[in-house]
Amino acid sequence: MSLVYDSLARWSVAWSPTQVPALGLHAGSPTMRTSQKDFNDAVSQVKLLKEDPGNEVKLKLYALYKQATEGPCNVPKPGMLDFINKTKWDAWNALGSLSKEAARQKYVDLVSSLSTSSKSPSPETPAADRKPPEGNSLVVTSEDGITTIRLNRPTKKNALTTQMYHDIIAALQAASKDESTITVLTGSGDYYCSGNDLTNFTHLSAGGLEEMARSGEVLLRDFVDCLIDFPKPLVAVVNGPAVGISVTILGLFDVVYATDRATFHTPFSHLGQSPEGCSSYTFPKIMGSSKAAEMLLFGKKLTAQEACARGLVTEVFPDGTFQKEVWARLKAYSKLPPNALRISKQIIRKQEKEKLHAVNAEESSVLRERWLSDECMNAIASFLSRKAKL
Ligand SMILES: CCCCC/C=C/CC(=O)SCCNC(=O)CCNC(=O)[C@H](O)C(C)(C)COP(=O)(O)OP(=O)(O)OC[C@H]1O[C@@H](n2cnc3c(N)ncnc32)[C@H](O)[C@@H]1OP(=O)(O)O
Repeated sequence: MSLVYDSLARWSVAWSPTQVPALGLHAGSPTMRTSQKDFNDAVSQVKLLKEDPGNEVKLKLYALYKQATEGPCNVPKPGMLDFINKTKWDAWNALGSLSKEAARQKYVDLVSSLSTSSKSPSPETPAADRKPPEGNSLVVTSEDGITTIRLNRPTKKNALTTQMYHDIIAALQAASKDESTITVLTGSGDYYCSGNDLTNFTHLSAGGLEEMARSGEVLLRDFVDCLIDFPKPLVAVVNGPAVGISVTILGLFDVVYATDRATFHTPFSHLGQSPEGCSSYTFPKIMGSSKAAEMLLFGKKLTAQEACARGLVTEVFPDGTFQKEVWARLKAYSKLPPNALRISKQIIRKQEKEKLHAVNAEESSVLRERWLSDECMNAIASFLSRKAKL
């Protein structure tokens, strides 16, 4: 998985000296004094948790452990690009002058609550209350002349992992050669897509951040090139809110159908990033330069109706009938002569293919620089430590 997640998981092992567990004694008794033994027991108990408690909790545990054992944060703040250590430092530093004893108590209480909540669900737990497995993040089907590429990470709002970019490229390449007439991109669950998975930035190889940014640039460029060159009608079925790159690439689709629940958000400045997906060219062309600037510079979030009025969306449907109406329409269109559709699409795209490729190359290169900036690092660290949401 991602470096931050892995690293945070490693921290929990790294900080846990070997002592004996004896938890539950302090749950609901915050005023009771915590002995060193209780604290040591809680530290050991962390290693026995059956479920990963998630980054936010691991950060809290880390900070409380440091405060309980070393007192207030007393080490220099790591540099901006030392992203993981900076997040840990921030969490510890945020505890200010909390006493060692209070930190021990909070640590014990937190571990106790975790050990209670991580007990296995009873057999009666209804299936609907359980999170669906994160199995196939991309599901590709072909039926009635339509190849559908479905983003399928509903618990992560269909955020795009590095693997998913590769898989979408492969799916598009296959769809360009299959028997289908139309290709559709859509999402599972309540979101269309929450954009780039922000944990992608934490996959560091031996080449470090520079290498991560370089390989990101190449992948982004390949991904968008593939959309520019896609030879058949490409339709976005926007089943819910769309964020970031899932919005910008819409300018490269032939038709965009949206539920009235959808929103369109490109918060690049908030994230210290810059536009991609050829949106620096397609958006001003589609909606005019000042409307495009409002979205791409200031991150104005559009409703589906607004996006339709600006020409980014072809048509908006009531959420209740969205799937039925859209698929009925697409099935009818898929019966049109495939060669005529292909040739017409290509002649329309041909006029500016070269321009789009040049824009894509430049946007990808600019983004590589942005990914290495303090502004971007801070924004991502903030999201990962759950201080920020859109
Ligand atoms: C090859 C590289 C190409 C790179 C191209 C660059 C593209 C630029 C972009 O796409 S910029 C846009 C990036 N996206 C975001 O900034 C969105 C971040 N997410 C949010 O702000 C919110 O999650 C939300 C507004 C989308 C939804 O909020 P809500 O409260 O409804 O839900 P949760 O926040 O609880 O989210 C549920 C779980 O999903 C995880 N998640 C959502 N979006 C992302 C994401 N983009 N990256 C990683 N993870 C995401 C979220 O962390 C929750 O996970 P958890 O249950 O494990 O906590």
